[in-house]
Amino acid sequence: LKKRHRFPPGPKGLPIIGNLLDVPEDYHWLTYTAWSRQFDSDIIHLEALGQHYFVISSVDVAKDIFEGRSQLYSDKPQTVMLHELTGGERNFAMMAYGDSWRRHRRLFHQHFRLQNVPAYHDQIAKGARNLAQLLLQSPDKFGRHIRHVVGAVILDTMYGIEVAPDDDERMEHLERAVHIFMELGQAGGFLVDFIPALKYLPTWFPGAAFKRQAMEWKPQVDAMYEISYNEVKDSMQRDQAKPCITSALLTACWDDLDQSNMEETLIGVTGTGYAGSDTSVFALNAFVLAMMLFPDVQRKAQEELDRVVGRERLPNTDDRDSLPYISAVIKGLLRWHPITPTAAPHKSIADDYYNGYFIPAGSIVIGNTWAMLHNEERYPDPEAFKPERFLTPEGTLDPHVPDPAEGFGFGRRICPGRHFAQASLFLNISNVLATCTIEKLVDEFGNVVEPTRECTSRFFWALKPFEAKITPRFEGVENLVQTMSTYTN
Ligand code: HEM
Repeated sequence: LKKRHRFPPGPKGLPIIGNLLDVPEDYHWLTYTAWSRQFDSDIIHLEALGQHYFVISSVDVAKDIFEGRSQLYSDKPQTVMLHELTGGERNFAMMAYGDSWRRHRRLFHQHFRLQNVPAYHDQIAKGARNLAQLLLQSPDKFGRHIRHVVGAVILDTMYGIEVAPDDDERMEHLERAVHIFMELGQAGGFLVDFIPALKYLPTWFPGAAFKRQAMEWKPQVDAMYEISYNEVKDSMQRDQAKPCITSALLTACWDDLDQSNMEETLIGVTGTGYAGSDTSVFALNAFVLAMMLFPDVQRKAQEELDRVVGRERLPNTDDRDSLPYISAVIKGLLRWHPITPTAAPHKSIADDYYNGYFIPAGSIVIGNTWAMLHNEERYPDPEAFKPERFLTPEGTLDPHVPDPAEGFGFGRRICPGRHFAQASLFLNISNVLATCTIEKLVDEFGNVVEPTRECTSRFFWALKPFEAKITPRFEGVENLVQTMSTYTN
């Protein structure tokens, strides 16, 4: 019986609340990594208010658990606030493992699998050129431009909607919904998630502020899911729909729309992809930061672009294989600054034993991506942003250096948008580097403004707004961008 309850090591918690107060609000992945070292274990155990948590800090254990035993570890924790009260149950990234999730994932995968992504290259390339153009026009608004371009590309591919150059109302829906998901991602932020019965409190009740908050949020989340979807559906009824993922899904499923939640599934599939793409916004901001902090990397990437692409045109997807340094910059970025440093927690569905340790059903199992990508043995000098580590001495991509794939999560829940994300990072990063120089800002007194690498969210490593100096890379670049913008890919 004793063996049954042998948990992996971990910090000793207080009675009843357990480790509730031990996990810091910010940068919890660093604390998890420190514990993993302190207890000399790749899997550690925490407990809070009776809930068991397991944090995995090595690729081998993550593979054993999330891939080897994927039938047990592919569920997701459900919270009252997110799933029931705020309309987040449509987000299939947070959906319980089962038939509904499987249906969502299958439909999403049909459109985002590797072989399908080339269908979106033109739209992504158009966006990348637009980004270069906007950066040259008003460089100080780079954060806004990144958000605009990423949002515009996903709206175009997903819903066939072309957004106005000035911020479109739809962009606001996306931004608000993502903000809400981020707030909701602050696990433990709402008492109702620990005491679900509180959801029955009347809205006016003094302790029911969470309910009023949910009432404010739900219509905003619903708008993100429904408005663009309904537009496509309406235009299909008028035979005016543009080709896009939503119209393809609707065409394939039209006759079954009122059966077995099909319409809800389509709204969930399209809206989750729409919201999921926001991670690319965080990654591109981290890219700007990396270029400011590591000017040598930027210079080498630009040398490669000059050598391979020249200054008469802009890079396109066909150049990808001839630009190994740029590919290494992207790998380096996803490793050095993982956007989801603890991926997204999974949940176990049955009792299990791992290496003699007990993992009870219902445990929350967190893959500590940050620890895996900053492991000294896999990546010596892990804090350095060194794309060279992914290259052979001859400058080609080195197949022996592990790809930072853990940045996209684990097992059956691994990010199904990752091929799209990679294509988008390649086109945006190569086009920005081809056209702009990114540096730290120097203020009016000649002082260098050091950027912050601080995080705004608990779940994502999204950066706080920072300033950068972005200038045209060579004379005539504006004209080149202008000409290339009318010609895609
Ligand atoms: C750099 C960009 C991106 C990063 C770092 C990223 C990362 C992740 C991570 C860590 C997960 C959770 C995996 C897990 O639970 O183990 C995830 C899930 C997901 N991502 Fe991404 N993602 C990115 C871009 C995208 C894009 C562009 C899309 C849509 C086009 C997308 C759509 C999704 C969806 C639908 C899920 C839910 C999968 C499921 O639960 O079955 N992601 N992503």
